[in-house]
This record gives sequence, C-alpha cells and structure tokens, in this order.
Amino acid sequence: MINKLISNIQKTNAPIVVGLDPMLNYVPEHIQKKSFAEYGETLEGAADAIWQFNKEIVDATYDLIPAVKPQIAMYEQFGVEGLKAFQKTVDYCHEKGLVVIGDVKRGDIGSTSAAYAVGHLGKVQVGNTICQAFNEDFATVNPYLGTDGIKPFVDICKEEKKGLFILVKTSNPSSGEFQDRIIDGRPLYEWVGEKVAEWGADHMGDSYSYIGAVVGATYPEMGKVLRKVMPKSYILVPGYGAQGGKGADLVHFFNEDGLGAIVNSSRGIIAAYKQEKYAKFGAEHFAEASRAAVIDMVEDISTALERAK
Ligand SMILES: O=C(O)c1cc(=O)[nH]c(=O)n1[C@@H]1O[C@H](COP(=O)(O)O)[C@@H](O)[C@H]1O
Repeated sequence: MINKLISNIQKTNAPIVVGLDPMLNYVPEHIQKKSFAEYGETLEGAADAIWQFNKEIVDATYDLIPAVKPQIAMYEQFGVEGLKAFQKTVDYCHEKGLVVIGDVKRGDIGSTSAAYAVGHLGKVQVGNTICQAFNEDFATVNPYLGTDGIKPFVDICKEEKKGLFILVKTSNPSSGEFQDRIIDGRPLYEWVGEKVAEWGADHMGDSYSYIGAVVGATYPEMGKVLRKVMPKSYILVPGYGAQGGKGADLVHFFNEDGLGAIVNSSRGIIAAYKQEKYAKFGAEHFAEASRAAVIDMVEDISTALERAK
C-alpha cells in the first residue's frame, strides 16, 4: 500500500490527504433535511447525512487527491449507524481508487492490539470462512504501550501489505507535556521516531517503509529533525489549515526526492464553504468549495516546495 500511496501522489502531483471528519454541523441543511425526512432525527438520520456529505465531497475531489483519512470518532458518535457510514465511506473511496488511512488511533496490550489490527487492516476467521471487516489501507496507532502494542499491527501489515502511521509528535498545543520530555538527553518524540524507523526497517516497500509516522504541521522545527531520524518513513502531517499550518512550514517534512510526507487537512477542506474565501459557492455547492480548497492547498504546498529548492 505504501507503493500505491506513492504512485497516487505522483499521479496527482498532490502530497495531500483529505480528512473526512464529518461533524453534523458541517453538513449543509439541505442534506440534513433530506436525511431526517427519510430516517427522522435519529442516529440513522445523522449517519445518512454524513455519508451523503462525504460522498459528494469524494465525487468532487477524488481525481485531484491520492488519499483520504476518515477519523472514526466522527462516525462513532452516532453509534453503530455511524460505523456503517464509516464502512460505506471506506468502501466508496476504494471504488474511486483512493488510499484510505483509517484514523483510529488504536494501541493496547498485545492481544487487544491484535484484534484491533485484524478489524481494521486484516481478516478475521468466522467458522471456516475468512471475513474482512473495515479494510482500510493504513491505520493510525498510538505507541504509548511500546512494542507489545505495535508489533501485532506490524505483523498484520506484513501479511496484508498494509501500513501504519504511528504518533510521534502530535499537532495539538499540549503535545509537549509528555512528548517533549527530555529522557537521557533527548526528547521523547525523538526516541519514538527512532523506534518507528526500527519497526519499519523490515517492512519496506520499493523506496519507503510501510510503517510511517505522524508529526504535526504545527511543529516544523521538530519535523525537520524527525525527517532525518526516520528517513525511510512516510510522515503524515496533520495540522494544516484549521490548526494554523501553512505550506511554508512543511518543506522540511519532505525528503530531497520530493516524497516522504503527506499533509492532511480536514475542516479546511470539508467545511471550506463556511470560510469567507469560499463563501461564494454557498451551502448548496459545498463540494465545489471543497474542490477549490484542495486546488489551493496543493498550490500552496507545491509553491513552498518549489521555493525551497
Ligand atoms: O493522527 C492524526 O491524524 C492527527 C494527529 C495529530 O497530531 N493531530 C491531528 O489533528 N490529527 C488528526 O488530523 C485531523 C485534523 O483535522 P483539522 O484540524 O480539521 O484539519 C483530525 O482528524 C485529527 O484527529
């Protein structure tokens, strides 16, 4: 899957991910009304509304982008119905040729981690039948439990040729409380980055490892260091747009080959129609606003990369 991710990035010339994080209040009223008319103001109605919303955004952007990242919490809040919308979204994005990064941020003790890995990336045996549950291509994983929590994911990734993005330095303001603590002379995020490189070393694609890292766009200096600590790991970079990250902050997340990083924006793309810049599209044409926001994001990043050459 890392090879497919890279070939999709090269095909589209767009090292970006659209974050499908559909809060109900981003879904325009005309969609909500239609879903509620059919299913009532119920969890099913909400799940239908977010699915219809996602579908229009994917239809309007899939030819421009390599990958999507649905964040499962946005679906889980609607219970089982929300999870069905998550599944439909994953399947639909696959139909459109997109790589799907399941933002599930799992991580537990070994056997529990193994079950999470099976559910999201692997296959599960039911009697004599092998079944597939969510079937994303990558998952985000929290490494706080150490190798015991990560290894079951890596094992499934090897079997299935799938990948991970492991949290190394997160984009949020308080990420430093633990992640920046100095241990034996170096910040914790560097120790974790080194471990990501080690976990990924024997699960290599053609040029990059299947095991990548998450480093927030909001910490560009740390990104620069971490790029060197894990040269063969793809870095998923959230924090662009709504959290303040800009193209110019991102250049050091990339390697000299122009690869190595993929930048996520969620609210900045899916709720673009609510921004003044894209207000002219109106709520009816929200998906066209998302398309325009994708084009602007790609332009911003490629201009920054070009300038840095
Ligand atoms: O793993 C992530 O994707 C992630 C890690 C991180 O450090 N910061 C972060 O914002 N994210 C996710 O990236 C998305 C950011 O959304 P926006 O701020 O709306 O672009 C959300 O799905 C977050 O859960």
